[in-house]
Amino acid sequence: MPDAQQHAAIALDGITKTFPGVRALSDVSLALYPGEVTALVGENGAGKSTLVKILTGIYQPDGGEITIGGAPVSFPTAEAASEHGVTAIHQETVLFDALTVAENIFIGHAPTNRFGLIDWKEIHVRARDILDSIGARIDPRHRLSELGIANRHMVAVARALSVDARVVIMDEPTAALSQKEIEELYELVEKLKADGKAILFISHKFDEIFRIADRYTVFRDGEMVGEGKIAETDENALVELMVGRPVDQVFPKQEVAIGEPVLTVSGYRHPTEFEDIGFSLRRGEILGFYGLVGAGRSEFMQALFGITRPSAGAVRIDDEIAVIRSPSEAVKQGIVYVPEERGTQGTIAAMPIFENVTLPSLAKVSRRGFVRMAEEFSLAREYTGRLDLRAASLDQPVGNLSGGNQQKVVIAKWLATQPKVIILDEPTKGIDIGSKSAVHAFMSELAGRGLSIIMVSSEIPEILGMSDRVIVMREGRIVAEFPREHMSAEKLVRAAAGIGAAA
Ligand SMILES: Nc1ncnc2c1ncn2[C@@H]1O[C@H](COP(=O)(O)OP(=O)(O)OP(=O)(O)O)[C@@H](O)[C@H]1O
Repeated sequence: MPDAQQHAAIALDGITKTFPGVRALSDVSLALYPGEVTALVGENGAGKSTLVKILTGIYQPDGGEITIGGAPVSFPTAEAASEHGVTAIHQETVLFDALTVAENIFIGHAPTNRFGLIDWKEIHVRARDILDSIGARIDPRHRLSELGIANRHMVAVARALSVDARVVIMDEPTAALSQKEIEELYELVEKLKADGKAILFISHKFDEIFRIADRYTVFRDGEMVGEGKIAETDENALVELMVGRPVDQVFPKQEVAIGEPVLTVSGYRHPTEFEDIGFSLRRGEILGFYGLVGAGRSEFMQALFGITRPSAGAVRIDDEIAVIRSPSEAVKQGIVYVPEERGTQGTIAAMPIFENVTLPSLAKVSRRGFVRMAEEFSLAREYTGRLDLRAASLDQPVGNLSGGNQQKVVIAKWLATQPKVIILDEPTKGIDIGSKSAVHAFMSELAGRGLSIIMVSSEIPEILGMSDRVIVMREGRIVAEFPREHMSAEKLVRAAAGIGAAA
């Protein structure tokens, strides 16, 4: 055994995992060290989540060894992994409103006294200690229902740490957080490091990897293709390892002739979420919507798509008044919306990729009285291919795809309906850096063919790279608008935060 592995908090050696038709992990090794953050990077489908599931006892490896302090261990169940101090902080940890903070932290593994009864005094003391250790000022005796979102998140973290963790796994922990919460999470990571925990951090965001990781490990197609210290590498080198080739053009926007207005929105208002939204979108245009989390962008898009009802407002499509009272009316008028949360609602997990992609398009053609099966299938093949979908075959159930590849299926499915207007909410969230440029290139090409795109994004480089024009929202209102030639990161940030004079 290499010397370094002796110091590792946990080491995986020669791990292999195969699913029918897919070798998800092939002889991979990885060591995590106390007090250090190791970033695990790789394209969608590279095998990151599979490794996490092996480390947390959800999947069993087909071969290979896991050792702690040099001694072999096995995790036949999730409980076994947590008994060995391996824990994962999930966004979707289930918490119970009616229970107290301390009960939520220790539910399922409460300390007991020598009579086998739950030791309440001990529970409160330990809950207090854990909450203190992560800097959460929450009373363990309060009911969960009394807490706000940020504090609930802290309770979920405390719950993960209550198993006396030696290894903490964070799988894309900042994907759904606001900037302020992200900063708090980074502070928490620093505390965990100082506490000697070994942290495995999975992220598609390179800025955060370079900010908080000490080491990196790169997976490509189920193999470990590189590892080392963050201080001794740079972004280009990591991307090249991940993708297997240099990636230069991250935002390959084409110049597209912009046509006449396709969609004109005026006076859109909602009692609580947004007010007086008005703009028009032209043929071939990519219109960015920038703002902080909570600025009302998604809420407005949901109203425009007929998911919620505005209290006032009018829409014109191709200069005709349009009434949109439901998503199906929106689709009929040629408007589709790809929401940010695509995972659970966007696809039917047990259905093959093919059918998922053609589902809404088939409904459309059969309404017209005929089904152009072959045409729809070739469209599905083209669209999934153009979005860089990684799947063994299009007959595979969507539920077996990696998270990022499921996202691509949802985008392909709505693009394949060939709408006039597509609203993409955070189109590249969860999508790896190499595929990201494929998604962007395809968006740009479709705009060139006359599609009009509204792109809600919180990523400034994506907005700057892809938009012909950007609208900035803050507190439910449009506060600024910039054409491509006048956009800058500073102007966007200032307008979104309400600092200085808005344009
Ligand atoms: N339960 C399963 N059945 C069949 N194949 C699976 C299953 N789980 C994962 N796979 C396959 O294993 C491979 C690795 O997937 P994994 O989810 O580990 O990727 P990932 O690196 O986490 O991707 P992402 O960045 O998109 O989250 C993929 O080809 C995926 O389709």
